[in-house]
Amino acid sequence: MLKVEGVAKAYKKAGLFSREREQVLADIHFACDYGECLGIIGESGSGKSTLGRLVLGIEQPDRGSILFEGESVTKRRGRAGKISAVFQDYTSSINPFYTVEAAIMESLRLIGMGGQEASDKLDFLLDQVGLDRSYRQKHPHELSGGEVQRVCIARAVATNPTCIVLDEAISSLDGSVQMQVLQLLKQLGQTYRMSYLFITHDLQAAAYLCDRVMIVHRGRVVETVAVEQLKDVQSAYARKLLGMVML
Ligand SMILES: Nc1ncnc2c1ncn2[C@@H]1O[C@H](COP(=O)(O)OP(=O)(O)OP(=O)(O)O)[C@@H](O)[C@H]1O
Repeated sequence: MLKVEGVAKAYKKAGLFSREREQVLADIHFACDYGECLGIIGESGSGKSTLGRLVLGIEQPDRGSILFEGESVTKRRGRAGKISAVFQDYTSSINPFYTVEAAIMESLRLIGMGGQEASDKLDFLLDQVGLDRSYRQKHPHELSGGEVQRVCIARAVATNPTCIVLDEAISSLDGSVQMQVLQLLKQLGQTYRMSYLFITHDLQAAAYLCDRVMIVHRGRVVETVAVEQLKDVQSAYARKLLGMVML
């Protein structure tokens, strides 16, 4: 379904006159199948979010290709709504002037849905993420962090996507709320048979949600393992990362 081959990305280094470029991703290869949850793990600055933006087609790689159902992700028209995203910063993910209803309707319009059909679907989506209809008219500032993230998830699911990129989607939430949102994601993933690219530095969350985990270090894939085999990782970096969690 998703095939990433030989992807590289560099950014210009900070500084007005700097000509140097920082190689953020180098020769990344991986695939993600229908219904699979692939965790992308690595420490801060390892290039995880950059990879997420490339998969979403927000930015283009310098080299390599990213194919979604056989087509380049940069061809937006073909994949409208098929790849969605939920980001970490839920406080800015929803326009503060939008109600919950307006935020989700925006996604439904993307797939050409309107009128009563869209209104019914909106109630259905709210129900699925555990919010009742009274939330329709609320604004983001009237919601808790967990509730806003539930709205973001409803909005991402609204287009019936094949794949959702979850970029540190639970990282800003409190511990117990993190677990609730993880459970919600797991249940929705199974119901809709969606794939997730779960970008995180939280190995335990990845172990809960994912089928496989890809460990990224300094812009390279160090190792990819099935979650059941996480304890048997081979590379020194992966062992170090795991060791930090097991302490
Ligand atoms: N648009 C940009 N312009 C210049 N440099 C960038 C840009 N985006 C990211 N970088 C740099 O690329 C590197 C990787 O950033 P990225 O956000 O992909 O890492 P990350 O693994 O997601 O980190 P974190 O877990 O902290 O979010 C960092 O050094 C960052 O400063």
